[in-house]
Amino acid sequence: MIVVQDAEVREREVTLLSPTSFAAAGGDAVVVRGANGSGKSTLLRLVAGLRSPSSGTVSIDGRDAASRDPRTRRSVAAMIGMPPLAPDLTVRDHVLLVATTWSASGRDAERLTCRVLDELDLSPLATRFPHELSSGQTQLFGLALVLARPSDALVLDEPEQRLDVDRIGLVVGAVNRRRESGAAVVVATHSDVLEAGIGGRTLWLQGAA
Ligand SMILES: Nc1ncnc2c1ncn2[C@@H]1O[C@H](COP(=O)(O)OP(=O)(O)OP(=O)(O)O)[C@@H](O)[C@H]1O
Repeated sequence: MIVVQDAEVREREVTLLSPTSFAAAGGDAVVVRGANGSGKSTLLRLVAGLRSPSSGTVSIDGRDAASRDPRTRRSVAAMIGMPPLAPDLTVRDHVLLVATTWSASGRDAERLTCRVLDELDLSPLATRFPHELSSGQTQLFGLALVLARPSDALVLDEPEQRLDVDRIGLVVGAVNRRRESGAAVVVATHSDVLEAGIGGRTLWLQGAA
């Protein structure tokens, strides 16, 4: 259960996020929308535990979202920008590395890697190196790294970036499968297609007053 209660973020005199509240239980999806600069990424960074609010609270299953507690860190998977990549590891190597870190066995990790690559139509690119991907393929690769680990809370910042409509459909399918498996999902987007496909509640951010 993600609970955001009156969370506000300020840096010196600047308001990055006006006071915002929402809750999302397992199986829920919250689609965060708003103009450029309205605070969507800032809100997602709070939920992902990458920073703490200046005031208000953000919790996951009753624990501070920014807690270093391994139970909290295990429960949140977030794609907010691209993670650093190793130039000499293939797409499959990267996904398997993440899956192996979190899986109970090597066989489970192999199975999960195949499933994630298949669901994002990345299997034909599995032996490519990161620099051999197009920008849209790189975006899907970033998503694969997040889907190859467990998550009670799945946090995605504009996962539709650089994707064609068919690939946005793949993202919708992958997100909804995690939701059906019981994850709470928070997605920031500028895409009507993604919003309609996920079909959760929409939270509109108005930006600083
Ligand atoms: N480190 C910072 N210091 C001061 N202001 C910042 C900082 N980081 C972001 N901001 C400001 O905070 C506001 C919210 O930024 P944020 O990235 O959360 O918006 P967003 O809704 O995700 O925008 P976009 O749709 O363009 O991705 C913006 O006005 C931005 O300029």
